Amino acid sequence: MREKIIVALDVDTQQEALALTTALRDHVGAFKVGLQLYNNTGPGIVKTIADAGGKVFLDLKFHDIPNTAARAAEAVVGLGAFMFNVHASGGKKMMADTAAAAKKRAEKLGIPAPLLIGVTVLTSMSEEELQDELGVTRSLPEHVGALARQCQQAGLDGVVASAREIPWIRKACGEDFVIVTPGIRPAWAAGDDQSRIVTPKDALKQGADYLVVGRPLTKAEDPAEAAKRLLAEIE
Ligand SMILES: O=c1ccn([C@@H]2O[C@H](COP(=O)(O)O)[C@@H](O)[C@H]2O)c(=O)[nH]1
Repeated sequence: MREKIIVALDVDTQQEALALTTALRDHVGAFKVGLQLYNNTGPGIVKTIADAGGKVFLDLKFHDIPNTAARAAEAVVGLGAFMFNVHASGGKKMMADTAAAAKKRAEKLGIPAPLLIGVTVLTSMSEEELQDELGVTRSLPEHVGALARQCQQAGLDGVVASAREIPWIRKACGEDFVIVTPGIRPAWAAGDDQSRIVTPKDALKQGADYLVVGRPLTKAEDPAEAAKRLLAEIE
C-alpha cells in the first residue's frame, strides 16, 4: 500500500525537501514536486530527489496552447520524473500534442516516457464554485467523468481527481486508467483549503491508484510517525 502514497513536498527549499524525503522514503512510494518547490529551487530539484532515491511526480499542471505545452513536456522528459501533468480543460489538442511530444522525446533519449496525467477539477473546488463561477452546468462528478474520457481519447495515461469521482471515471475510462487522488485527509487531519476530501481508506476502497498527501504528513511534528499512523489505517 505504501507504494501508492505520494507525498506533496510543498516547501520552499531543497534542504526542507530532502529532510522530508529522508524521513519519509521508507514509508511512502513517491514524492511530488509542485509549483512552490519547483519555482523556489529550479528543475534540478527533480534529479536531486531522484538521486536521493525518490520517485518524482512533477506537478506543474501545464495549461497553455498546444505548442507551448508540448515543448515544455519535451523539457520535462529529461528531468527524470515518473509522472507529470496537464490541465484537462486545456483541451484535447493540447493534451494530445503534449502526450505525443513527451513520447517522441523519450524514444529519442531511449528512456521510458513519464506517465502523463490530466487534472480534471481541482480538489479545492466545490460543485457550487464549478457551476456558479465557471458556468459548468452538469454535476461535478459528471464533468470529471467527461474530462477523464477526453484525457483518455487524447492519449493520456490517467487523471487527477478527488476519490469521490472514481466511479464516474471508471465508468468513462475503464479499470486500466490511472487515477491520482489528492485531497486525502485521515480523520485526524485538518481539511485546510481542500473541498472534496476523502480518507485514505475510502480512497483505496474506491480504487484509487495513487493517494497524494501533503500537509497531514509534512506539517506534522513528526512526519515519519504521521506516515506510520496513516499506513496503519490502510495496511
Ligand atoms: O486537484 C488537485 C490537484 C493537485 N493538488 C495538489 O496536491 C497536493 C495536496 O496537498 P495537501 O497538503 O494534502 O492538501 C498539493 O500539492 C496540491 O497542489 C491538489 O490538492 N488538488
